[in-house]
Amino acid sequence: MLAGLFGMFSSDMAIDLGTANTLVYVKGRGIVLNEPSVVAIKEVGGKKQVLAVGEEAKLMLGRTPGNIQAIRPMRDGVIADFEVAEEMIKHFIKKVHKRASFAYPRVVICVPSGSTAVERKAIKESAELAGSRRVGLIEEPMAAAIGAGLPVTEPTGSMVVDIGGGTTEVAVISLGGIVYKRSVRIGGDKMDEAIIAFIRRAHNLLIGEASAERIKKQIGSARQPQDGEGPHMEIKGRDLMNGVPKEISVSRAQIAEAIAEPVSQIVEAVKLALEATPPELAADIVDKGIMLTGGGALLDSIDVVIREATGLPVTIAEEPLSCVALGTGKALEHKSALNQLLAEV
Ligand SMILES: Nc1ncnc2c1ncn2[C@@H]1O[C@H](COP(=O)(O)OP(=O)(O)OP(=O)(O)O)[C@@H](O)[C@H]1O
Repeated sequence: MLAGLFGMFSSDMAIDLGTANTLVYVKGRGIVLNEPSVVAIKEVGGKKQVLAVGEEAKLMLGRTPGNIQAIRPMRDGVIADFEVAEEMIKHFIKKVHKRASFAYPRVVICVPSGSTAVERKAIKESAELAGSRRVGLIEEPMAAAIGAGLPVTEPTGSMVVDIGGGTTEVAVISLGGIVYKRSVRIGGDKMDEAIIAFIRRAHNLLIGEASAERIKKQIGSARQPQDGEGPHMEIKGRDLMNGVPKEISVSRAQIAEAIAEPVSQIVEAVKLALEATPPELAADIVDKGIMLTGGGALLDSIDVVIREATGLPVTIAEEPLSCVALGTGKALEHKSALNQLLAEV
């Protein structure tokens, strides 16, 4: 009863708890928060203290002194550090609800379709401990498809490929249900790791995660440039030979080569999904093509590479980074649709 009373003061919300970014959608208001999934923790006398969360904490990544740690609690699309994840969810819920003491919202959270029952339970418990009244889960590709405006409830097959930081989710959806799904733990993070490894190997230079991500966004590409080496970028790091800071120049051609492996694994996942799609739905996909969502959809030429590998039309969603949050939010607005979707998780 008490929870119900508190519920009157709260607004229901949808959370896209991503490996890279967390987005919060509040019923009737839309997306109200979009911050990196990073928490900075300070150790004081053996006790952990939250120093910063989100944008502020991301700036600290790789730049912290001994007693401070900037942590990404989500790895590969699931919670890697429960305690810190809970703090992060708590912080974001509080930030959204100005009157935190009255906030007992009903929360819907997206989970990767490949997450195990144990991982789903952990996410649910973290949100409950963070102060949610009732927690529902929705599968990420379904949310992404709704957010991208695909006709998920119609008797026609729609294919969505959500390329996130930790996972790539491929799903075929029809009549409000997921007919086929495939989740691989390959995404933007693996590309960043590949860039770090390449620069270390080829230039003896050590760079951090944040620099690798910047390089990927600025000059990364899913295929070799058509005209020579493509654009260049200056990057700074630590020389492994003599330990001093150094600056080098890398080209799009080099970065495309560095991330070729994770890109081909994403393409492979799409091809395997197509092979496993029932014929009637496959026929629908031939007509309508594939919808790309998630931040990875913004990688230069990823649509071209998937189009060439499958021979199908490929569309990039309008707001790839917000699709999952928008879709979860839309489901939250339509309670009957939500109940149907939640029942499947
Ligand atoms: N312009 C860009 N080019 C290439 N990659 C990008 C671009 N913009 C964002 N990304 C990458 O997209 C990823 C984040 O995407 P998104 O926010 O959809 O993932 P997430 O929801 O946090 O992760 P997951 O779905 O795995 O939990 C990061 O790896 C980021 O580097």
